[in-house]
Amino acid sequence: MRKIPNNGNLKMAYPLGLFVCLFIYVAYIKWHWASATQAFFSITEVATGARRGQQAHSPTRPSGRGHAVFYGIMFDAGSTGTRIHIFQFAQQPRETPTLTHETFRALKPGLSAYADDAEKSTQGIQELLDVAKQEIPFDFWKVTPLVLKATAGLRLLPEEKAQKLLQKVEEVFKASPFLVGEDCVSIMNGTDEGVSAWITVNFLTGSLKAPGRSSVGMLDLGGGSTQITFLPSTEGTLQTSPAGYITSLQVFNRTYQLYSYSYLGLGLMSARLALLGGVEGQPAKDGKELVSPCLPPGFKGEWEHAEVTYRISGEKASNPHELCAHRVSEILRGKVHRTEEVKHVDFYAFSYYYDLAAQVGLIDAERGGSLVVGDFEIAAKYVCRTMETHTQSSPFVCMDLTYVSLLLQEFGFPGNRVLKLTRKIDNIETSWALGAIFHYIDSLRRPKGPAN
Ligand SMILES: O=c1[nH]cnc2c1ncn2[C@@H]1O[C@H](COP(=O)(O)OP(=O)(O)O)[C@@H](O)[C@H]1O
Ligand SMILES: [Ca+2]
Repeated sequence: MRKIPNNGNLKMAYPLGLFVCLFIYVAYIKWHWASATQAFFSITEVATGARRGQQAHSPTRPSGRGHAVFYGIMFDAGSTGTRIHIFQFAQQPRETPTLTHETFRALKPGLSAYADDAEKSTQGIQELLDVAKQEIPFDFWKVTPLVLKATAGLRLLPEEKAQKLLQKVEEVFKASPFLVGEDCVSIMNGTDEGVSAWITVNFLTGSLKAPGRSSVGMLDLGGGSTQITFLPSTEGTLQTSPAGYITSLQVFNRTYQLYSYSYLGLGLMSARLALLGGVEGQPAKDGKELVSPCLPPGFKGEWEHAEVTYRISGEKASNPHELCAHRVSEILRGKVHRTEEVKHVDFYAFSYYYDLAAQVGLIDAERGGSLVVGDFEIAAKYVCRTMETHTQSSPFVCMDLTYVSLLLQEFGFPGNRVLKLTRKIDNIETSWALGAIFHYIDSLRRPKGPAN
């Protein structure tokens, strides 16, 4: 006959049960931690001071086929949109992981558009999180790190507004079933953004794993900021670059001294605003119309940027490209550091470089392609000359092409330098998100310590 415990026994059974559950949970976490201390992406950004101190959880799970499978979720809170990257990795014992799959979704506008109504920002985040729940098997949820990093849009906001938005996202993350650390939501610094994108392209092109293979440089043109990152091979570049341009990075047990810089305010949308004579986050004085020779003459319209709507119009000029180029030069004057070495490095370019080249047919919109830097100038001259008669899908093409062409010249690229424009390599988005999740998972696997 089954013994029915009396009330006194029940009182003892509950704390005991709780203790056993706690013990199993701690043992489970420890087991994950042990399996994760094998070689991984040993990335240590020395100069940029990566944050440490998260809980030492490991997100790996044996698959039953000899390799461990794990996932990572990275949100990219960009100035023009929020994107989720859901990465699936496989790892053989004592080997470096391979990326087996990525799910990518994006929505607009960016988080910064909710600066005055932070409550509203969470709906989109929740929708993207639902995608993660559909993609990641249920039993992986609590060991899958969930991270959001914001870029230029939030960097350009007043601190208080940016923090409020981040706090809202953090609340949503903490209520989710995924693994969230204290630093799960943050504004990424510009150098981390450039370096992470460099890791992504060089991981996807194979140069990080094959030490003899030469690396490629990375150009990213966002809405609010733009990044340039490459591995210099001459001492001269390392020695003549200003403070803040050289970052030491350790990845796959190799140390790289990278040239990397992020120019806040030189993203394409911020540049448009500057060229129109507007000020970030502020409506035009007395609703004044902003006029530019970079817009088609006779054009009148409205343009929304950072939640402000501006009245804009074109201006007649005998040589619109020349005048527009002059305005762009004024915006860029003294802002961009030039290195000789970019002339000899192979670069991948993405984001608005890609979108713009695809828009005017310099590359295939789906597959991407290569072009020479001078193609942007040729296209700019043609588009600016014909913008009055040419039916344009966007009034900004002359302005954008002129800006991109001069920005690349300011970086030091000669007209005949080839750029590879790509949105994906091996079906993975070429964005900083992959490099950043490597870095984050790596930080989870390092023991806490003041030196870290
Ligand atoms: O993962 C991605 N896949 C495809 N395009 C992306 C991705 N991340 C950013 N972009 C592109 O970035 C540009 C917008 O930049 P973003 O909104 O990220 O500004 P920011 O980097 O200055 O904050 C657009 O051209 C958008 O298509
Ligand atoms: Ca971006």
